[in-house]
Amino acid sequence: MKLSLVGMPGGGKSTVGRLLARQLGTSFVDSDAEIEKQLGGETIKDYFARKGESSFRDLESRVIGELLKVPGEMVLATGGGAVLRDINRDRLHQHSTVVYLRSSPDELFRRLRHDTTRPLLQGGNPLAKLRELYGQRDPLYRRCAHFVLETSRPSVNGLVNMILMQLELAGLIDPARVAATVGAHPPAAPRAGEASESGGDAPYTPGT
Ligand SMILES: Nc1ncnc2c1ncn2[C@@H]1O[C@H](COP(=O)(O)OP(=O)(O)O)[C@@H](O)[C@H]1O
Ligand SMILES: O=C(O)C1=C[C@@H](OP(=O)(O)O)[C@@H](O)[C@H](O)C1
Ligand SMILES: [Mg+2]
Repeated sequence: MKLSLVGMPGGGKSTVGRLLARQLGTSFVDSDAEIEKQLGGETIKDYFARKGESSFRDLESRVIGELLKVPGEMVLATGGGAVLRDINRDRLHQHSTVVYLRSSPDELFRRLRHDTTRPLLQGGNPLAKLRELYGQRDPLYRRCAHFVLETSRPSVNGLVNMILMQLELAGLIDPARVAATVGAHPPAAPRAGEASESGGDAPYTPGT
């Protein structure tokens, strides 16, 4: 099964996705990290400044399309704006089980107030920007998702367990696999600085 995480910047897609993949013993891929790899190490922030958002969205669509074609299981953390394009929403919904990690703009602001890497939040009023983005995107995340999880209260480990249990209830993963992980001592959650790295504990080979 492929599982994709969508949601606002700061929603926990990269952090929860990495830990979830570790718990399931599957590959973890962060589309932002894959984009940066394909850019030869240039950061998304620098690419945004050099080429603009529309060019980034083209790249993002291509990379997400490629990743969804890679055979086998995978946990895919998308970037917060991946749902803006119809084609991405359609592909994600069709080729993976999509979980929307939903958080309020206030909570996102608390998590990201010191962040310097997210180009859309570097202006004068990041909280107002988060509210604006949330207003535009919340309906799109919902449209794309098979499951919606409220993330403001649970810890990262709690969210991983909630996702595993939802997947089990929906008959999408073997209960034995969940039993082996939920309740077991979880591996340490990645530190904030590790949140957008690619690669996981299982091997991953790019699609093209
Ligand atoms: N459920 C949570 N509770 C508390 N902090 C969280 C939670 N989810 C994510 N974080 C923190 O928020 C920050 C942004 O998380 P990240 O995984 O990079 O989000 P995204 O990839 O969705 O933009 C990180 O510092 C992460 O540790
Ligand atoms: O919200 C957005 O449009 C973006 C979110 C970022 O990913 P995260 O959601 O992981 O922060 C990254 O893709 C890029 O900076 C654009
Ligand atoms: Mg991320």
